[in-house]
Amino acid sequence: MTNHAGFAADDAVTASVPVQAAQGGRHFPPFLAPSSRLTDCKKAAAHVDLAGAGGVATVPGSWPRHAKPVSGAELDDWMEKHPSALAWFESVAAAAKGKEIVVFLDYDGTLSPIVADPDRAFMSDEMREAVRGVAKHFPTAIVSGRCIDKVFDFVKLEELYYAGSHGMDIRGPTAAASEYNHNMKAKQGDAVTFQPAADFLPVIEEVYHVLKERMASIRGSLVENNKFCLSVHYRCVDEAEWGVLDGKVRAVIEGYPDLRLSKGRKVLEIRPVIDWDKGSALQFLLKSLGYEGRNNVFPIYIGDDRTDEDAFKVLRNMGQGIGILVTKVPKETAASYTLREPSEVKEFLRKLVKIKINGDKGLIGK
Ligand SMILES: O=P(O)(O)OC[C@H]1O[C@H](O[C@H]2O[C@H](CO)[C@@H](O)[C@H](O)[C@H]2O)[C@H](O)[C@@H](O)[C@@H]1O
Repeated sequence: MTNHAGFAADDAVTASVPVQAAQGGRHFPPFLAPSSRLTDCKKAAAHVDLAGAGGVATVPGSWPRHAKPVSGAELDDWMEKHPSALAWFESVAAAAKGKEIVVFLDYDGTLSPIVADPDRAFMSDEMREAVRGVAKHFPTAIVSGRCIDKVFDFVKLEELYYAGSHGMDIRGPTAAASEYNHNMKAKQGDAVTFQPAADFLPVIEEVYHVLKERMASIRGSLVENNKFCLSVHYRCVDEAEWGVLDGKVRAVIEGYPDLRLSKGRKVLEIRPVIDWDKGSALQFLLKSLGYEGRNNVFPIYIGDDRTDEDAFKVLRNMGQGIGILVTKVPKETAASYTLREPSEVKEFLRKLVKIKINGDKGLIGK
């Protein structure tokens, strides 16, 4: 059976958690206290995530019944390798100095907190203003597992680029928003569109209906149609049923060799077997924006999900820009920096705007 690893404590839903100020390089509290897993979704929805109270690593190859404690030394080591992008903002700004910043933002868990109901993963007005502010100064893209229409309904900003369905559906700003196009190649309604998995639409639609029918007997499950990919949510499924759900989904996918299965945050993702991911979308967008082969570009990609790792790896390989993982617990990642939660992402975006407006003076004060 395929690996189910990767349920970290920060898979818990969040209610507005107070921002914990970044202190120096060390940002994670030293002791773990695995929060009791709430399988009742109503309780979970009201549960304030306290996972930040301790670092938890998951046991590879199993459902996450047992969390493995992470020692203080391990946390220190991890934080040294992946420091807070807020605490180390001056280093980020120094690396970006004189370069053209391009911003890539994942949606769920990055711009909006993780909540029990995927249809209610709203971003705050303050976050929207922060993203709007960034997009005024830097080319900005949302890169999400959601279908474009859904993520646009949440974000509601026309001036952005959108790469939905894990990067398989790419759309540029509309003509009306062309004033935000900065120095990009695509101007005046010359919108970028790209759908590398278009041939898979019929099979995705077929599997969506099959999965809906198979999941009907599993209370709390939810099948989400993300156009070029599907999500089977089990956040609200009783933990005792997770194995059954997994088996049923795998049994369906076995009949479709053109599709593959991966795991996100309490969600099984089904997508076409094509050589395209969020990393490819990042590269495609940089090229469309006229940045290919230029060494004066500084892409910043912020995301919380495993699928964001593909983009982090692309940046590592390019040796340009930075990846920032949003997490409260140590995880294996190709990102160079971390932020703990969406409120810190908002703070980081505001700071980026300040250095654009004020130059080095933007580094001083809040
Ligand atoms: O790439 P992303 O924008 O991060 O999208 C990844 C998946 O996010 C959504 O699911 C996750 O967020 C939900 C709302 O907070 C939560 O209920 C769920 O448990 C998470 O897995 C979205 O619903 C999926 O379709 C995306 O693939």
